[in-house]
Amino acid sequence: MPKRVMGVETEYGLTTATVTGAPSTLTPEDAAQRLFRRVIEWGRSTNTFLENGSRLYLDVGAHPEYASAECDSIDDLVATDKAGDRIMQSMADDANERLAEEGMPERIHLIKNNVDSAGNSYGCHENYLIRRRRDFRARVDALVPFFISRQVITGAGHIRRQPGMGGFEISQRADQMWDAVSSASTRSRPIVNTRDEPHGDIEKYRRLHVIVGDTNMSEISTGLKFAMTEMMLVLLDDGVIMPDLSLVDPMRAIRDISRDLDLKVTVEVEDGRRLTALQIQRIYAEAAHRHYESRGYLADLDPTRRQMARLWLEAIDLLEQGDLDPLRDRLDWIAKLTLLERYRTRSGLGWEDPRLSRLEFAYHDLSPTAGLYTGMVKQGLLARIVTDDRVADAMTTPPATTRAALRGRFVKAASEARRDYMVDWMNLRLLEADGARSVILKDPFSPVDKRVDDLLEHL
Ligand SMILES: Nc1ncnc2c1ncn2[C@@H]1O[C@H](COP(=O)(O)OP(=O)(O)OP(=O)(O)O)[C@@H](O)[C@H]1O
Ligand SMILES: [Mg+2]
Repeated sequence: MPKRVMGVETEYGLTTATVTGAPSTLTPEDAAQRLFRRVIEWGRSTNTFLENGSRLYLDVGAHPEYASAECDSIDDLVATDKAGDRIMQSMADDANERLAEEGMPERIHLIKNNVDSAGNSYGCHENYLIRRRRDFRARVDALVPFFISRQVITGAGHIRRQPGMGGFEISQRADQMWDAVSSASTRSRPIVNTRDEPHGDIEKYRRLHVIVGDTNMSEISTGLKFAMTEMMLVLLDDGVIMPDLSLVDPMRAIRDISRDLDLKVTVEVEDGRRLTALQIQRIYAEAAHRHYESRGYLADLDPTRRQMARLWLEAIDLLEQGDLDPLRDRLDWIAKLTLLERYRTRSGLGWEDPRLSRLEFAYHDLSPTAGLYTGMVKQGLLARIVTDDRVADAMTTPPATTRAALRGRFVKAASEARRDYMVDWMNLRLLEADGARSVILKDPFSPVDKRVDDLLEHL
């Protein structure tokens, strides 16, 4: 099966709480500056590439972002994503030590989710390299029903707090999406952003920038999200005719599906049918499996991709039977629903109770002491794809099989040599008194390059 480059961008929520219980006086901007203190010292900016090949970034708002290095396997992707959490948390630990030293009662918490307590939303974007084709737009449009319905498997779960309409729903992002496909990501919050910026050879490639996904905590949910989507993109790259399931009203469908925990609600297809999200997923999953079978790709898959391909079908079967229990150690929304439902029935609280919201945020809190997801992993309540050692390694080591390996080597060597340099996804630039030496890395698949070896000789 052809290789594919993928990356995940995560924006984190930043909150502060005091150890005394008094209201916090630290503004979000203050907290963000404190969080990035070491990064600014190291990279002289809040926008920097790390030796693991990934990008750390603080935009004008106060949502720090980590954009993973290019990965060509689900294992690398999950390890690099989790490494990002640990890098961010180590920055928070450092900031919190300082706050304690200064005698301030505030502590910074990083929340890896999509909606803060004031209702502001932030994203988790998936990036997939695909082949450039003239019918790109039409073929991406054909994937919209897949993206609308995949939440029943990959959603992170969410408490909706609208007055009179409160309750648990499947996706955090469903209420934030306005247009099905668009070329501007912040204005219209589309499902897929079609801005043409491939970070690679523009003649050959495009980068599909998926906006609609929830931020996942569960490694299996993350793995499934990327593996399922990759299977659909193989159909797209191979020019397979996609099932036509165009929805009459995609934005209504995404909300209706998110709100129906019984997974029975149907959405209207343009040909007049009404289908459930699971029926839509089954049509896509079976089409993908058939294509993989016919091309011999299934036999080719690495163990994690194979496991995810199987789990896609298995999850559809279980969910259709209403049998959520076997999935509660794997899928975020079910793990979270189980946790919250248990607490809710024990304490007799309604979904709008702020105690349940606090519990929901705690699931996404990266702190090793306050974080519920982290605690559940420690207790063996959530299945994993990678080990702690692999994640620790990914904090400083880039994926070995993509362009990220070259970037990581360069960043490490140049910063150790205390040289001035500039880096982005495609460029490595060593700044010298008489100008700059640059290498453009057009091939995202290639971890070796003689020009980079030469550049490193100059350090
Ligand atoms: N050729 C490529 N194909 C697919 N993904 C890529 C490619 N090159 C880089 N990526 C991934 O794309 C993501 C880019 O992240 P970045 O935050 O810089 O996104 P952006 O869309 O360019 O910018 P911004 O967030 O500033 O709008 C990273 O996760 C990276 O690994
Ligand atoms: Mg980004």
